[in-house]
Amino acid sequence: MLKTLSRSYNVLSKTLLQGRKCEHESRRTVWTLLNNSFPQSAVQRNAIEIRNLSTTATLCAKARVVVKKKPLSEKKLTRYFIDYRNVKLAAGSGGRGVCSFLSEPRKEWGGPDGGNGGDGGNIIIKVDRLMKSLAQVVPLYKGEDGQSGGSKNCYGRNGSITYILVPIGTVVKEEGTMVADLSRHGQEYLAVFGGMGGKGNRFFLSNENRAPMTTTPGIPGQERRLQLELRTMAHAGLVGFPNAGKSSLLRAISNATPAVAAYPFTTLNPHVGIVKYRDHEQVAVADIPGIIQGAHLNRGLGISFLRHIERCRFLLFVLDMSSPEPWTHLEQLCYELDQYEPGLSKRPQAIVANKMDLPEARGNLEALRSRVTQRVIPLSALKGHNTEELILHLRELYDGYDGPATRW
Ligand SMILES: Nc1nc2c(ncn2[C@@H]2O[C@H](COP(=O)(O)OP(=O)(O)OP(=O)(O)O)[C@@H](O)[C@H]2O)c(=O)[nH]1
Ligand SMILES: [Mg+2]
Repeated sequence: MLKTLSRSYNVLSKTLLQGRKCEHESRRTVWTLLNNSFPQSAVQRNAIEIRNLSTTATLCAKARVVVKKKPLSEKKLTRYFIDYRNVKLAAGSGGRGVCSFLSEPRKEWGGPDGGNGGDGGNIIIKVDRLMKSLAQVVPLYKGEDGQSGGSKNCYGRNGSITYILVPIGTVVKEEGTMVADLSRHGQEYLAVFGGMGGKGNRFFLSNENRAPMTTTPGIPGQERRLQLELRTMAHAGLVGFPNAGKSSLLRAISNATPAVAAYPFTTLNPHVGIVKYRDHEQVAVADIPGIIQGAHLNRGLGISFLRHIERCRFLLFVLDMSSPEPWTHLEQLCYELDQYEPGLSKRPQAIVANKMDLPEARGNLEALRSRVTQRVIPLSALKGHNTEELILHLRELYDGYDGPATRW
């Protein structure tokens, strides 16, 4: 009978899946069939009803449409890309010491046995290469407090360490002064110390005082206000006006896929792409959001992104050659960089003359070459023309770099 029941159920499920229209009809037909053939108890009927509604049935599961997650738009991604955080840290306080006396059969006056409290937990800022921004860092961290001591000389447990995970390239500052530069995976900075645990009365036992009642409370943990700043770490930085084609260029030479569109400020946060060479050497190139005249006065996206250029060993100025007098853009870019940090525009560099596929660009190339001393690489990021010259020059800059080594 059970076999027939389950067969009927399968027929019902299949009919249900054929379409909503016939659902009611088919259900009634199968029910009549079932009722006529097998008079059942109410419990059995309920069981069938419940199974019909179950979405875990294999047939239903197959019919279910898997809703795919939409890729996040650049605008939404920006919300998750946080490169600055103000945090308040309070380490755990020490547990208090305890006053207690041992008293057991035949040992009524066993003496003091109050244990010490545990130490408060420290807070450590730790670099994790899987972290991409400071979005997960919250404004307040409280370390774990140490446990109070116990009787029978039991010491309290120490508070466990609280880790704040940050991405590679995070700088820790206190009142504007840099206190730590975290640039290697796994690197740690002990930000605040937990308070020491208090002493139990056993600690105060001496020849003079055989029954001390003194205990001390735990010491409160250290407190600090710190600023965390993320500075993108890449060998080369693409610097240019909005719409110059920086993101298109990064797409053309590396594995990165930043958004490209024909409106200014498409890129709202830095992207890092890796250029791979045959000898397995890898050069990281960062696409920095567009800089405009007055960026150091907080125009456009402001200076917040200039800090990402600070760590680049060399700069690639990307110019839109189809715009009139592109060399004026170069002067303005250098001016903005120097306003942020004097001498920043003097780093080893090259000029990428982009959009050379457009007819108005050709006339500007010679004029640009006659005005600048740096190497000019004409190319078209959109069409992928002459990107090899840039890739090779990037390697020359990388190999010829003799400044301070960037720590990774
Ligand atoms: N014809 C031509 N168009 C290009 C070239 N490179 C980029 N473009 C176009 O220029 C527009 C801007 O390109 P993006 O790569 O988004 O420019 P961007 O410098 O990253 O701009 P922001 O992110 O706003 O700073 C897009 O419409 C690209 O298709 C090129 O070599 N030739
Ligand atoms: Mg861009």
